[in-house]
Amino acid sequence: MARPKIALIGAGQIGGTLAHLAAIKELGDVVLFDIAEGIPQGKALDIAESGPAEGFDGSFKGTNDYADIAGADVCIVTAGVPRKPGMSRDDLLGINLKVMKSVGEGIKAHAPDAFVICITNPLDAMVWALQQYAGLPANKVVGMAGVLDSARFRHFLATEFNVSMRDVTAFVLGGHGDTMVPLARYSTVGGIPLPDLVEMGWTTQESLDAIIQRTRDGGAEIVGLLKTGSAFYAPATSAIEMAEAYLRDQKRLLPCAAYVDGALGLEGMYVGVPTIIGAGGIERVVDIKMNADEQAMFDKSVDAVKGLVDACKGIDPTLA
Ligand SMILES: NC(=O)C1=CN([C@@H]2O[C@H](COP(=O)(O)OP(=O)(O)OC[C@H]3O[C@@H](n4cnc5c(N)ncnc54)[C@H](O)[C@@H]3O)[C@@H](O)[C@H]2O)C=CC1
Ligand SMILES: O=C([O-])CC(=O)C(=O)O
Repeated sequence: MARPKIALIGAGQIGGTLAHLAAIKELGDVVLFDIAEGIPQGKALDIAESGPAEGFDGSFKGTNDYADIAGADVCIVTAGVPRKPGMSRDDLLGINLKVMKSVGEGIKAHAPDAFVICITNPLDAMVWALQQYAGLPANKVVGMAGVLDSARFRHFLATEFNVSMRDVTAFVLGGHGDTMVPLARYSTVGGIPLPDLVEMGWTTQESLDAIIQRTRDGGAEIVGLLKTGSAFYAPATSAIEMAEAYLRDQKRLLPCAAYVDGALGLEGMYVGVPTIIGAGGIERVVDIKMNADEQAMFDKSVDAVKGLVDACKGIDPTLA
C-alpha cells in the first residue's frame, strides 16, 4: 500500500519540526509548502539527507506550488506569523486571517479529502476561518492547542510531584488564550485527581494554583525566552500526535479545538473540547460535565473565542 501523504502548509519553525518528526516516525511522504522560495526545498532536502543515518524511508519535497499537495491525506497548517514579546496571540488575527484565506483555498482546490490540523494563532478563530474558507466537513478540520496546553500542564505536574510524565494525565479545555481552562478535577497522577492529592498533603493548593497559572502563561513564557518567535518543538509533537491518531485510526481521546454543535451547551462553534480522533476524523466530542466553577471559567473562555470570531467577520464579511 502506498505511504500516506502529509502536506505541511508553512515551512517555518513548526513546519520544519513537523517534517522531521513525520520522517522519524515514518508517518508518510511529506510535502513542505511555503510562500518563501527555497525554505521548504532546503528543509525537505536537509531532512531527506538525514534518512540514511536515522534509517527512515519516505519522500520529502519542498514546494511553492499548491498543486504539489494534491491528494494529501493530512494537511497541517502553520502558515502565518508568530508573536513576539509584548504581543498577545490575538494581535495576530488580522494578518493571519488573510493567510487562512489563501491556505483554505489551496486545500479546497487540491486536497479536499484531507484531515486538516490548524496550528496558526489565534488558534480557535483561525481554525474556524480555515474551515469556512476550505469548505471541508467540520469533522475533518480541527485545531491543535489542547494537546500542547495539557502537555505543559503534565510536565509541570510531573516536576512538582517528582513522578514520571507518563503517569500524569491532564485536560486543558476552552480557547487557546489567556482564558484557557486547565481542569484540576479531570487531571490526575496515577489516576488520583489533583484535588485529592492536595487533600492527601502531597502538594498544596497554592502550588497547584501556581502551576495552573504557569500553564495558562506557557506560550508567553517561551516567547519571552526566545524573543524572536514562539514555541515549536512541543507544538509540533502535539500536532503529530493528532495526525498519527487519524492515520492509524487510534481512537485517541485528545483535547482539541473542534467544531461543537450541541455538546457542552455549545451551538456551532470551534473551541477546545475533549474529542476522539480516529480514521473518521473527529469521531466524537465528549460531552464532559463541569461543576459551577469550571463552567464559569469555560463560559468566559467561550466568550473570548466568540469575540475573536466576530472580529474575523468584521474584517471579512464573506465569512458567515
Ligand atoms: N496552536 C498552538 O498551540 C500554537 C500555535 N503557534 C502558531 O503557529 C504559527 C506558526 O509558528 P512558527 O512555525 O513558529 O512560525 P514561523 O514564522 O517560523 O513559520 C511560519 C511560516 O509561514 C509562512 N507563511 C506566511 N504566510 C504564508 C502563506 N500565505 N502561505 C504559506 N506560508 C506562509 C512563512 O513564510 C513561514 O515560513 C504562528 O501563528 C504561531 O503563533 C505556535 C505555537 C503553538
Ligand atoms: O504563545 C504563542 O504565541 C504560541 C503558542 O500558541 C503557544 O506556544 O502556546
